[in-house]
Amino acid sequence: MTIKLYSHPTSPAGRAVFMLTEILNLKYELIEVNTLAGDNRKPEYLEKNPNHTIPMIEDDGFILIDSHAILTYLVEKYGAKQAQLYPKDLQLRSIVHQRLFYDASAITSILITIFIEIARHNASGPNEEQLEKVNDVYNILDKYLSKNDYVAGDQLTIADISCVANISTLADISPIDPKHKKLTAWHNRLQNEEWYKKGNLPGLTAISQILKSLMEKNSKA
Ligand SMILES: N[C@@H](CCC(=O)N[C@@H](CS)C(=O)NCC(=O)O)C(=O)O
Repeated sequence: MTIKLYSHPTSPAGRAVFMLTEILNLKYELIEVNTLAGDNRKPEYLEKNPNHTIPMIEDDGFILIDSHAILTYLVEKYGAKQAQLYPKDLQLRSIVHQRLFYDASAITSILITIFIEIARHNASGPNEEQLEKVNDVYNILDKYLSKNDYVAGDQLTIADISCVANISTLADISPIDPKHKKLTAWHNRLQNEEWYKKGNLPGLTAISQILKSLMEKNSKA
């Protein structure tokens, strides 16, 4: 049975799942959920997902929400040939978890805060405090990358896929300072991957345009 993916190209969390499906060459049926139009608050959606978030998958009746949980599930179930994306070794896997939880908490939180301020509260861009938090995220990722080419070790894992979906969106609002050399190199490297170009770039371009025009409008108000 084909997996149903409830998502939207502009969602960073959704784009992480799109990128993974590109790497795994996984077929799915996309059901577009437009959160700005309130599709995620409809009773039939809330019945499946009380968190009212995208992405969500439905795999032969099994429902799973949260991009981080979905990434681990999809690699475990469909990624036998790309098992290094979610290492079996306990310590390597634990580092992947730590990076995923950092992404799910700190990185997601600052991105959502900035987005809500711009989209709903007429901010013309991130304020000083928010920029400091973004800079802290960039510093921390730069440290994670100081010894290895990828955020959780010397190979690409789902932690990179998850982080780059958020970081590419943040970098558009608050560019990565070249002083973050390792982070800049990692970001540039991933941007050249086919799975990034297909899974992340179209939605990233769309949300960037939306954010830029909102920031422009808000700065004139
Ligand atoms: N931790 C969640 C975050 C998902 C999330 O916040 N998605 C946003 C779109 S990027 C959303 O659905 N927002 C609508 C809402 O929360 O009502 C994940 O990784 O899936």
